[in-house]
Amino acid sequence: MTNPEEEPLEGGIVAEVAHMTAEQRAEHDAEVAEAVAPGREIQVEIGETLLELRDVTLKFGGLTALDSVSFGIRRGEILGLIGPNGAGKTTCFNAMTGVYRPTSGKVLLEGKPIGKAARHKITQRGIARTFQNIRLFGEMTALENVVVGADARHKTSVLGALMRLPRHQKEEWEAVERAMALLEFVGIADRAADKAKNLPYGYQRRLEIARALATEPKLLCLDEPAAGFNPAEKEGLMELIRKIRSDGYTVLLIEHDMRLVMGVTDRIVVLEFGKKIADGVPAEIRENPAVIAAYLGVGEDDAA
Ligand SMILES: Nc1ncnc2c1ncn2[C@@H]1O[C@H](COP(=O)(O)OP(=O)(O)OP(=O)(O)O)[C@@H](O)[C@H]1O
Repeated sequence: MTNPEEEPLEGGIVAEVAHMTAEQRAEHDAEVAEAVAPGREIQVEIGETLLELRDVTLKFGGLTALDSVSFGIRRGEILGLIGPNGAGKTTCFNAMTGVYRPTSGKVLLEGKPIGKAARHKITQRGIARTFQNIRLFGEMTALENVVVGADARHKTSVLGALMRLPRHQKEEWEAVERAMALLEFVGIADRAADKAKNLPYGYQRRLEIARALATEPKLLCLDEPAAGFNPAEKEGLMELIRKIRSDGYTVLLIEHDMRLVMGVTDRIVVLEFGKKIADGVPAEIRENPAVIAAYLGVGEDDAA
């Protein structure tokens, strides 16, 4: 990729950090946070409803996967979506992102019906997601994976790209700079030049998150991001999710690990057999008899 201003793209962002004073480091971190969420009001106050499910029912033939489910996600919130296997979490996710059209009911993003849409259209609407099974371009470097993630937002046409118009080159270079900031933000900038397939598993999961953030989503949906993680990696992931929120993003988290869900979310929605059985702050959910019954026989540690 070309740099129109001839600035060196050294691994500098990583090398320099090691020699910084605490004050320089704080300033640098603030710059990285701004690059990750440009122009975004850093907001930890929970705001108005961003996405709403209103009486959503979704049937697969005779099976009702979602049964009149209603809840909202507020701006700036970390919302957990939990429930036993087969409860309808992924289906809910797919209905929210427009992959499935509800049999009845509505999904509203900023008050407007979301409808059914192709994946790239969903990204353009401001919803990004990671997957239970990691989906990266294995032969591309970590940096390239993130640059490709940002492509959904580019304004220049394919023709513009082919003709290497200045506007395209500028966008391309900005995407590389931002991708580098994103890799640092998620803590994997030291492996920016490695092929995704050669990265350790935990790095691949973080790379997926960086790639999703590259689209500057209004809502970031994480589908079991801690799957396969050891306790230390889970701790690190919780820290990252909090950092993402304090950078002004809204997060929806599907996760089986109760300790992680309870430790990081502001609010939790619980599904069982396609129905919402509870909606509240973690302390309420932990004590809720219907939730305890749904997980009966499954201790917090076992649920991981
Ligand atoms: N495309 C589909 N066609 C038919 N049935 C489906 C389809 N997708 C999901 N289901 C069914 O809908 C129900 C809800 O599944 P879903 O995957 O949403 O649950 P889940 O809570 O995400 O489960 P898990 O925790 O195991 O991922 C299940 O009974 C599942 O078999």
